[in-house]
Order: sequence, then C-alpha cells, then structure tokens
Amino acid sequence: MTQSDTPQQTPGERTMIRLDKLTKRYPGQPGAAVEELTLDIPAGSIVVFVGPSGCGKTTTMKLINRLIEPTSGRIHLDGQDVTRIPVHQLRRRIGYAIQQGGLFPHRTVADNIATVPKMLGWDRARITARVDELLEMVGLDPEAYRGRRPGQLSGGQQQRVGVARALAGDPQVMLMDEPFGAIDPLNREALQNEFLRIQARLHKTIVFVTHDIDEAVKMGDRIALFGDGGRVLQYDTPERLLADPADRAVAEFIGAGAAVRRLSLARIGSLAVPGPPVVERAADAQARAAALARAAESGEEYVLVVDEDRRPVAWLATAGARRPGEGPAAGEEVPLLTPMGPGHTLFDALDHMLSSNASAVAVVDGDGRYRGVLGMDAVRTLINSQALHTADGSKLQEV
Ligand SMILES: Nc1ncnc2c1ncn2[C@@H]1O[C@H](COP(=O)(O)OP(=O)(O)OP(=O)(O)O)[C@@H](O)[C@H]1O
Repeated sequence: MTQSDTPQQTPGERTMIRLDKLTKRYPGQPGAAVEELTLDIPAGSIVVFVGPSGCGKTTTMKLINRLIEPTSGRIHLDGQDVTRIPVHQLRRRIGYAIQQGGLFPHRTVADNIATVPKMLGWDRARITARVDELLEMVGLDPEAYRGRRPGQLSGGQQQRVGVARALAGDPQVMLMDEPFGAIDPLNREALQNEFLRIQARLHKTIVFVTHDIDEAVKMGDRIALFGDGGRVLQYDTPERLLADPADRAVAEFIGAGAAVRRLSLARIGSLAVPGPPVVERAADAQARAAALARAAESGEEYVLVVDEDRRPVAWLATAGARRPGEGPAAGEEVPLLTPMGPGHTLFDALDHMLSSNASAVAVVDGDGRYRGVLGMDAVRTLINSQALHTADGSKLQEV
C-alpha cells in the first residue's frame, strides 16, 4: 500500500474526513470488507473511491455516515470523532446520493428534495424556495418537475433529483455512491459536467464511488484505488495514478490507454498553442490573396478567417493544401469545427478531430477569441514528448 499509510497533505489543506485504521468485518464473512483503512480526505475536494466490485467502497461510505458501525478504527469528521456526533446531526452534515437516485417512489420530487429541510424544521416558504433553487441548480425546470413522482422521470432526471436531495440541507460532506451509474454515456457526461460546475461553486467535500476509471479521472481531485478486501492500493492525484501506478494491480486496473486518459487531464487553456496566420473576414480579395500566398510560402495549409472580434469563422485553404482529387482548392473556405475553449482537454480536441476527420482545431480564449490552432501532429508530439508545458513554459504534467 502506498500513501494511505501516511496520509499526504498539501500544506494548508484542512482534513474534513479522517479514516484511521478502519476495519469492518461482516458476521459470517471469511475476510474483512474493509481492512485497516487510513485515509485523509481534504475539505472542499472530490475524492473518488474506485475499484472492482466487492472491494469495500460502499462499506466505507456507510461507515462514514454510520449506516453501519466499524469493527475497529476511528472516523473523524472535521476533527470530531463521528461516534460522538448524534446520528441525526451526522445525517444533516452528510448528504447521501445513491445509484438511481434512491428516491421515495410515492413522494413527489419536491417532497423528496425537502426530506432534510423538513427534518430541520424549516418553514414552508423556505422549503419551497430551496426546492426550486435546487431543481434549477441540477437543470430541471421547477414548474415542470416539482409535482412529479419518481416513476414519471427518466433515469437521468431521477439522478439529478437524488443529487438535489443530498444537497438540500447544505451538508458539509456529500457521499455519492455511483450516482451516475445507471445512465447512458451521453447523459452521464452531461451530469458529470453539471456536477463539476455545481462543485466549482459550492466546494463541498465529496466522496464519490465509481467502478469506472474514466469517471474517477474526470471527477476526482484525488483517487483512492481499492483492491480486494477493502485495502487501498494507491491514493493519489489522477495525474500521478495514471503516470506512476504504485504496482501491477493498479496498472492492471487502469488498463491500457493510460496515455490517452492522461490527455483528458490536460486543459487546453493551460497549454501553449502555436498561432498560425489569420485573415479578417472583412479583408478585401487582394488582402486575402496576399495572406494566403504568405501562408503557403511558409508551408501553412490553412489560414483561419476571423470576424471583427477575432472569433474564428472558417478555414481558408492555401495552395499548400491542394491535393489532386481530394481536399479543397486554394482560396476555398472550409467550415470550422466548434473551437476548443480553455475548459476543453487535449482528449476533447483529439476526439473532435478524429470524429470529424479533421487535422486541426481552432483554440479560443474564454471570450471565444482566437488563441491558436491545435493540430493532430501537435497532439502526437505532446504525447511522445512525455511532457506537457503550460503557456508560461513551466511543466504542467507528464503525458
Ligand atoms: N450486509 C452485508 N453482510 C455481509 N457481507 C457484506 C454486506 N455488505 C457487503 N458485504 C460484503 O463486503 C464486501 C464489500 O462489499 P461492498 O458493497 O462494500 O463493496 P463495493 O466495493 O461497494 O462493491 P460494488 O462495487 O459491487 O458495489 C463484499 O465482499 C460484500 O459481499
């Protein structure tokens, strides 16, 4: 076991949850479900528990909110031993969201979300306002959804309500047990992105369980990779887990494709990208031709057309792009793919290029203005160079 023996912290990080030699043996079971687990979960971060089925992830979650009691070991919440906190208080401080939402089927969406606020004795007006606020936050129109029952919602909508319910009492900590597990990939991605947006605002301490290493890499500030018998094999940032697996079992779980996964950790906003020539949309034919000629001379295949606010509009092929029988003629406009913004990753860029059979994507800043171009060759070079660098030249991370 690495790291989890001696919990690692960045200076200044406050520990919200401390698991200290936590062990759980279920009666009649030969081995422990969780064994001597020691782990610090920093305040305001998402820690993902990932690992094969039956390795003790759910048991650890249930130990944290005292749905079950440990055989031995301690759990501290914000410095307090949880066994000293009355259970009803603990439930208020810890929100719990589970697979398929775990909603009460006979209660309306509003009643489901209001569970904890009602427990807390809030008045009706405050509860109604909170329910509507949360529905908005998880992307459901309060007018349309507050009166429905779970059976009248899609799986994804149920999960959204489940997340809203877990957030309702404004808990310090959220435990999320495969909250997006039963969702198709497209909706799952949308939910993940929305949840990350919510988290960027709320800064909750979140423990998130998943089977899926890609989800772990995307959602986690840190990942605890569990092996059989409730042992943590590695507790690390996603970057380090992918770049430097602690042992063979970790490497096997991560599986093939670690290099590609690492692309999903590199945000385009923090990368230096080359800025090939542009031509303004308003430029007259002569200026266009001159720009094309200059670009072709320096070996460029395309020039980017930008509008008056420097937002990319289209590509313009240079003479260098012309290949007999295929490809556009010189001066021909080629439609632009959606440009990549600062929040997109190298993985998004590569995916975008592969799925649209393009060899480059335009890169824009947060206001949609042209920053540069990322080509297939540049991505390949970045992978092969084993290192990514930020715009200021400092090393971002290994790839
Ligand atoms: N109530 C219980 N009684 C007896 N054994 C249990 C109980 N709950 C879980 N276990 C066992 O404890 C071990 C850990 O289970 P747990 O549900 O924590 O794993 P998990 O990693 O969350 O699995 P999954 O990913 O499949 O949900 C398993 O071997 C399981 O069979």
